[in-house]
Amino acid sequence: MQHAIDTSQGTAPPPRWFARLYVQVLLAIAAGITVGFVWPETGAALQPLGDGFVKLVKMIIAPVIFLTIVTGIGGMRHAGDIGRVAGKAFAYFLAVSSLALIVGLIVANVVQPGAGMNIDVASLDASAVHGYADKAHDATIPAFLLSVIPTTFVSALTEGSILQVLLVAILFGIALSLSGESGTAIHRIAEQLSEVVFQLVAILMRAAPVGAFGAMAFTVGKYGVGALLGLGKLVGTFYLTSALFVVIVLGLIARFSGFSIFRLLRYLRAELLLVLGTSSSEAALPNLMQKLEQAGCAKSVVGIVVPTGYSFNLDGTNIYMTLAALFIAQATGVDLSLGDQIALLLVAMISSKGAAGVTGAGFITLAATLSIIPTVPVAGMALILGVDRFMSECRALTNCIGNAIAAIVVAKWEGALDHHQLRAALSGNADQAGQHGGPVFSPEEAPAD
Ligand SMILES: O=C(O)C[C@H](O)C(=O)O
Repeated sequence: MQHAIDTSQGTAPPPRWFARLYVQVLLAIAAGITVGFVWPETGAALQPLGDGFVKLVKMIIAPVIFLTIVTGIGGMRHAGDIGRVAGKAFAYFLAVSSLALIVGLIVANVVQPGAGMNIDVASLDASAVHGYADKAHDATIPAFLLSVIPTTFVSALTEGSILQVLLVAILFGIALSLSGESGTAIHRIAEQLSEVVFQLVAILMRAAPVGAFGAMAFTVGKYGVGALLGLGKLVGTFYLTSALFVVIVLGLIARFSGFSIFRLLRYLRAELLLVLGTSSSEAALPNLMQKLEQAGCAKSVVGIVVPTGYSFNLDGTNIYMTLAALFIAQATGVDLSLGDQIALLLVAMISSKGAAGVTGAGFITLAATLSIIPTVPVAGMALILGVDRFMSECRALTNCIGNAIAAIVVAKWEGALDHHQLRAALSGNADQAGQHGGPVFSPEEAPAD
């Protein structure tokens, strides 16, 4: 099935460097930083550009997930296959995202980013973080499970909850595969619709440089790089820990699965720059799903693993949760025993599930976690509010990379990974990759070595 522009004719001349989307996004990020730095007020006023782009992508996420799952499930022999893929995905999510929480905890104990700050909690403006905890998803497991069931079939597609879309898509896909001839006819229509929707994604991505420019100008203009100076140790520790997590933990997982993390990062460079620019991993979700398919992962696996991963496998958010919680404790002079830290870990393991890939989601999830455990003062979050947007970028990047790896690994476990296609895609051989369709954005986006 073709998703985007057909490259099979192969007659188009190679694109000029400035026509490549990742180059445009990179330049837009640099321009945004410059504007935000030199003219902070103008930069802050450019927020609607970034928000508008993220809204454009969010508007298309429900159809992308719905159609990917519905068309993907058609390729599965029976409903048990779905349960098995979901089971493997959850085993992976639990192991890796718990590891991310533990890594954040260990690093915070070793580096002690908040030590010696001696902040009096009473002196902090608690109203600045007031309300964040309430915005989080329901913290109890039954309430959370109930929230996954939409009010109506249609509201799942209109209300923007990824897990609700996933649920109705899986049920609809199963029903379709059991419906004989009419199911086959509708499946064919879904495939055609999917092509159109991905064509729409390609059109929307033309606005990505504008979105990345506006979002970056806003971040630097509103929060100022100066804010980073006081909390540089925390932000630096978070970036370094996340980078090491990606290279070492995810890198080893990739290595054992037979591919190089660096090649994958290169293959996904346009998506990652988009995530960096907008500080939202969801901004790249449709493209990520398509590119994973083009790299040889079965559509059904991508359709199940990536959207669930965006709620249950947020490695960057998890590293941030324990690291930031301990930072606040250290900065406000709260001594956390090993038991307190284990309690924090356990609560975070549950409360981090069902978070989202939108900017600020990690901050909200942390507020919800701290409001459950009495030891670390929620008011202490006022300390990190000013630099949170800078940490949001790193959370989003790590989350996105973590979900890409998860999809490839689960596809491999499932025997649903075309290794030849993966190798071809990661080595930049666009002709051998992409049996599932053309490149994500346009021919120029195919990685070239
Ligand atoms: O986008 C994400 O994945 C996370 C988000 O940016 C956040 O701020 O927590």
